Amino acid sequence: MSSSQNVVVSETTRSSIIPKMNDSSSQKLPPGFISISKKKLLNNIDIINGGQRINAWVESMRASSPTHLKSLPSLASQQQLNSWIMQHPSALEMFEQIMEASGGKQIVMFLDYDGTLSPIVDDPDRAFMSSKMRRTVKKLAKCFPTAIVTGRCIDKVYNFVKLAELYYAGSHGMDIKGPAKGFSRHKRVKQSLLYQPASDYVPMIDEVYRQLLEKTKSTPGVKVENHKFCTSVHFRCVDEKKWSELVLQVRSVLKEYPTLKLTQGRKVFEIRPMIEWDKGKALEFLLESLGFGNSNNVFPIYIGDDRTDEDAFKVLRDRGEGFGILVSKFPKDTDASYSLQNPSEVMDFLRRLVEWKQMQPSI
Ligand SMILES: O=P(O)(O)OC[C@H]1O[C@H](O[C@H]2O[C@H](CO)[C@@H](O)[C@H](O)[C@H]2O)[C@H](O)[C@@H](O)[C@@H]1O
Repeated sequence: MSSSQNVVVSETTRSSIIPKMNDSSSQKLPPGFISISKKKLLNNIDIINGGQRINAWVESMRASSPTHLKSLPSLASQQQLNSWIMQHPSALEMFEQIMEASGGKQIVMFLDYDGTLSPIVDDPDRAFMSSKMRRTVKKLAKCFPTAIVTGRCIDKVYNFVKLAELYYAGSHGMDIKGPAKGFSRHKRVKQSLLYQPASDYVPMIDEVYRQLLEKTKSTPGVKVENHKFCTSVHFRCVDEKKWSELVLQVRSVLKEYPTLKLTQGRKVFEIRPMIEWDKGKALEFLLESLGFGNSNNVFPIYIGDDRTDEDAFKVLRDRGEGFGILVSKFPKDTDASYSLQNPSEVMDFLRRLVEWKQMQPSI
């Protein structure tokens, strides 16, 4: 196995496999590639060399799920939790202040799916959202433009959510669709809203998906998902003793695909095209499509639980508009401003938003 083909960016800087840059650094990158200077690389990377740094990978995999934070007493200490909550207060407790901050601007809602609208479960095919949550999101969409922003492909997430009136940004924002015909309440958006910035990658992703299936089939508990524009390798049900083997299997497939990057979610590897597009870009695209590209009369609220949601939190922080809410029971490094503990608290927050909207005088 070639070990010099790829470098792995440490998880704190979003783990990603990127093509090795020559010393001259004049390697021509295909359109859409992220250009990263060698200096920046050297500052951030963990070079996997002949499997030497596999342990670092396994550590990162271990930390990729909140359940494991229980076994890290220093991180999860009550003191740290208290100080984190001071910095990221509960969005429920701060509800009145949040609404006051919205100052009559148009609220636009962005909701991640797994871990936000549905609880995290072992089997990704059984991550159902409750009927109560569905009813709440339906009411929410009557009050505000509402989008689901997810790592899953649109078809899969739609099968869970089943609400035609929503915007959907699937495959980490690489597949964007507006509400189904007849459901759009926002005149400024074309009904046929559709954006797929990584459509050229679909055949490659399918190929990689098949290879990953084949390569990992000897690892019990692994699950590989095809999301059309990206693919996922789940290790939640893989014995920890097999994790290093799994890293090598995934790497051995990806070394042939330098135009793909690898990121980690909650007990999952996400393999995505190396284009400058993520949930944050999808959020910006949707705001623009809704007519708020150059307007400051908008108050976007993004709720998510995963590392991939950080791109969207950061966009909101940088724009100075609206804010992010991180769904987590544990302290995490985040660009979100507020927190909620679990999907049940998310539902309470959404319900309060609906009640608040219904109490506003209609103009
Ligand atoms: O962006 P999201 O909507 O949060 O999707 C991210 C990934 O979610 C799913 O995996 C996660 O949820 C599963 C079901 O609870 C859980 O088993 C898994 O460990 C989590 O990582 C989905 O299956 C992935 O494909 C998404 O990329």
